Amino acid sequence: SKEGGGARYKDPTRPLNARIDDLLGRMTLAEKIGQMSQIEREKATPDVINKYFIGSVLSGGGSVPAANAPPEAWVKMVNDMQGGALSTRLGIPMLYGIDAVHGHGSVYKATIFPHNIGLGCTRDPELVKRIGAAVALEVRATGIPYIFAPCVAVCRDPRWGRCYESFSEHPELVQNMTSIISGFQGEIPAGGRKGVPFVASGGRRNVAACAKHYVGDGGTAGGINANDTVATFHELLSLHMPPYYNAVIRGVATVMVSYSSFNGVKMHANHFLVTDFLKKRLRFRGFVISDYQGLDFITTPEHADYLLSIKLGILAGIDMVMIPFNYTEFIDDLTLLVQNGTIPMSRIDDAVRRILRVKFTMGLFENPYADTSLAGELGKQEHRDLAREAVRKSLVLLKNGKPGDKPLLPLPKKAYGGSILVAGSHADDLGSQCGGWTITWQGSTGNNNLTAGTTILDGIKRAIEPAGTDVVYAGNPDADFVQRNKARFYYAIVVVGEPPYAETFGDNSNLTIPAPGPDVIRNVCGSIRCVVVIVSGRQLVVEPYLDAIDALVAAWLPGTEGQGIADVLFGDYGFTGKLSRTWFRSVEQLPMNVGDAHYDPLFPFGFGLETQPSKF
Ligand SMILES: O=[N+]([O-])c1ccc(O[C@@H]2O[C@@H](CO)[C@H](O)[C@H](S[C@@H]3O[C@H](CO)[C@@H](O)[C@H](O)[C@H]3O)[C@@H]2O)cc1
Repeated sequence: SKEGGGARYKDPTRPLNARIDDLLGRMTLAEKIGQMSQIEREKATPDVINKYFIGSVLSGGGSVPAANAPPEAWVKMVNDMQGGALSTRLGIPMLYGIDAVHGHGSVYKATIFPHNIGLGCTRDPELVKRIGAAVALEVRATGIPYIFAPCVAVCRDPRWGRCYESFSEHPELVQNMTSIISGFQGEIPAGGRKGVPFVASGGRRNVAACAKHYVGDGGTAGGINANDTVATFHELLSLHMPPYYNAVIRGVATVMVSYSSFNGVKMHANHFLVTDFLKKRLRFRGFVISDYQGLDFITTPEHADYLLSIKLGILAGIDMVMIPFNYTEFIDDLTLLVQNGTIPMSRIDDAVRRILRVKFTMGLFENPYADTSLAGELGKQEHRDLAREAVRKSLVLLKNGKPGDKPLLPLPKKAYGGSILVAGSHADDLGSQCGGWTITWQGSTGNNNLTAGTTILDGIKRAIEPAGTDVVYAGNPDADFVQRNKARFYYAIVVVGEPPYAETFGDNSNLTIPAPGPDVIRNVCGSIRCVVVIVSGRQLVVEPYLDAIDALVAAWLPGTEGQGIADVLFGDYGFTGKLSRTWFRSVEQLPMNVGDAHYDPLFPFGFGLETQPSKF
């Protein structure tokens, strides 16, 4: 029977804690454990959600209702699942989560913003907050109220495959960029309580956020993904913990635990850091969520002893488990561990209390269903313009003219009867300029129907063809092509870089520019004045080519609004970006970060040449 009826917890005028206490007091163990369970979209039928009292569903990387699904299809999917949750005895709404780590990346035609490494180079917390607000609208356009962002990792080694998800190697810069949380969730009202979960629930134009991955994910040995962060407690607190202070003060609703370990102890089993430090010392009042199969990976091999994994993870202080597939096994095992006294009910109640606090605070009980009223926010031109501004401000100018030469940038839009050459694979590749976590988990190369956006080449053409300049594109010009044609080219723009990747697939110990990039640089820049634009998730080896290059620009992973690069190359805007990371000379130096006793970079943290907008 539906006891929820006129119960106090359903009354939004009652105090938050009274609602939580009333509801918690009515819940069976099965209902409590259901709230702690997050399952994958493909398992989440309304019947499963109803039968197991499932509290949360996620889309893992690339998990979509259909290829190129429009907002309406997402809204329908989420609402159907919600119907399953609301038809349970107590009618507790389920919370749908997704990775929106550089815009609503899984969704076709969403605006894709620069990845965090580029946002760090803008040095503009206000811009990044505006990006958060725009992303929240695009996520809500699809009926989703919760995102697994921002990643507040302090990446200390660019060999890490996730370094592009980190705003910087410098904890203070990452702290400043936590302004994105206030964009996602809304700003805590003046006089409002700091340090407690806050999601502006009024207009339903905000989303609950998730600071990840707690803690030290960016400090693993050799930058190996999900590996061991060996450091003193003082180093952990001074390098990797600071962004969590800011996230908690800004009212972040959730924190996700890292796959990595701290001095050999898996973070997913780390009671001292999750409970004693985050929950007690920092007084974090939202809920702690595991990473995807994070409990399974407590043991080696993973899932070798799931009962042990659950015991260690839940006792460490994890409140919600991103299972995501074997939910019956998880529910049965956790039930057993509570019934045999291994896990006290007080721990379960703490977890559920935190989950309910977030759901009540964000207004999910009052507004459990999505609607399509915000569908027009997805990929809205205003958001694309904001992304284009972010691209402009993220670019870092590392060289501008050879010694004794006048600066090459800004480039003239007129080629005075000649042509300009655009070369390199990454000039005309929307997928590569977006990087990982785009439509699919790993992202993909190419343009074909990936999503809606503007390649760097498109942007260049739009900028200078109206001035009568002829643009020639050659993805991989050989020396013969260049020799035969060099006289006709006034200058060349060479765009090279990395293919898309995510996580372990991006772990890389040599960090060389992938072939045929170096050959394109040598072939073109050896004969024609050139600016090289590097599209990558991190710094790469460039010193061997530097003398041959007239100008060098780091563009990182700019996303769908590639015309932001032409805006600055041709002087509509000046270069203002500053390195968010040290640019090494060789990988033998790594890890090497600003503040290190021995610091011999090719370009130091904070470096970036500037240009003035040109009038013509
Ligand atoms: O411990 N380990 O070595 C390990 C290695 C690979 C794993 O494999 C796993 O399989 C992938 C299958 O899709 C998952 O995406 C996750 S990634 C995960 O997904 C979340 C939800 O999308 C994001 O919010 C997180 O930020 C991200 O870290 C992981 O890589 C799992 C564990």
